[in-house]
Amino acid sequence: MAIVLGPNQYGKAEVRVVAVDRSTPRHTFVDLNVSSSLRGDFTAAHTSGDNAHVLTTDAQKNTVFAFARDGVGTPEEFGLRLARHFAGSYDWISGARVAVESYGWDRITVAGRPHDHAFSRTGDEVRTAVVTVDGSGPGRTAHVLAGLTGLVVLKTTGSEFRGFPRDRYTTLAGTDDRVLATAVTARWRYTGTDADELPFDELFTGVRTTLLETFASTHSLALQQSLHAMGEAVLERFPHIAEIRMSMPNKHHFLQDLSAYGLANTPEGGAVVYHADDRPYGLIEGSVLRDDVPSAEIAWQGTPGFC
Ligand SMILES: O=c1[nH]c(=O)c2[nH]c(=O)[nH]c2[nH]1
Repeated sequence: MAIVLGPNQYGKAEVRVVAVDRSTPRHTFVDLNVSSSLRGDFTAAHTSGDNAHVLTTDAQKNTVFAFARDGVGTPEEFGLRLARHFAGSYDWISGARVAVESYGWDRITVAGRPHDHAFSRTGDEVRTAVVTVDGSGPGRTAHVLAGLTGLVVLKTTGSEFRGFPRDRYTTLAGTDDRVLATAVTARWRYTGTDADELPFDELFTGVRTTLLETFASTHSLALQQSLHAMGEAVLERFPHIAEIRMSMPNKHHFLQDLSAYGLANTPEGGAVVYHADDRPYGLIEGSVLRDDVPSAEIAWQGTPGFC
């Protein structure tokens, strides 16, 4: 029996880079959180402290800032540039994973006009991109996962949940009309990496819109059904997407019992009052995929959780 080093990777996590285009008085900027991980032969560093193969995490951080100087472009393209640079930059670096979070900002409106250089954060929603490059020679592969987290949605009707089995612990009443709310995390894998074929910004907006429209227009019999419908609509509309994975917490809204104060809690004669529970929450997770596209597990390696 021998004890050996298993899979490993290392890099700089959460490099916060803000790149401002000041070339005209109307500034634009990107606000990113970039994490790099290198894969390859780093055995000696682990087993004997020999750092001859260790491209420092400090240099990885500096590379992110240096590349931002040339303009960032889309998160997907920025990730591709960085991951391609790192993978094969030394013989022993066989692959790289670059994860990019992109934070949105809106212009502040002053006297009815969007301001040139003052902004407000758009909220908790974050656009994500994860690029994985594997290999350095002609057999090199690259994968792009685009996505979003924190897309909080709610519908006040058009949602039912009933017909479930009842064991001795089942107390939930079935309902044909409830509030349905969730915070969508979604990641989708493109079939290619070519920015000319894949206008990443346009595709991101299109997928986001599709998720929203489908959530809104699906008469939901379960959050599971909404998740599936949302994924299916994305794959139907976007042929360059091979698969989509989603994680959707069920942000429960329970009807508040007002009877102790002698009040009814029905739509007649007043507002219907719910209490919004933040925990525990149901966690509904699933993927929707094309059955004729080969899977690419390496694209998901290092991406924690279900998606
Ligand atoms: O849409 C739902 N799916 C469930 O699996 C579930 N379980 C539960 O208690 N409420 C709900 N709602």
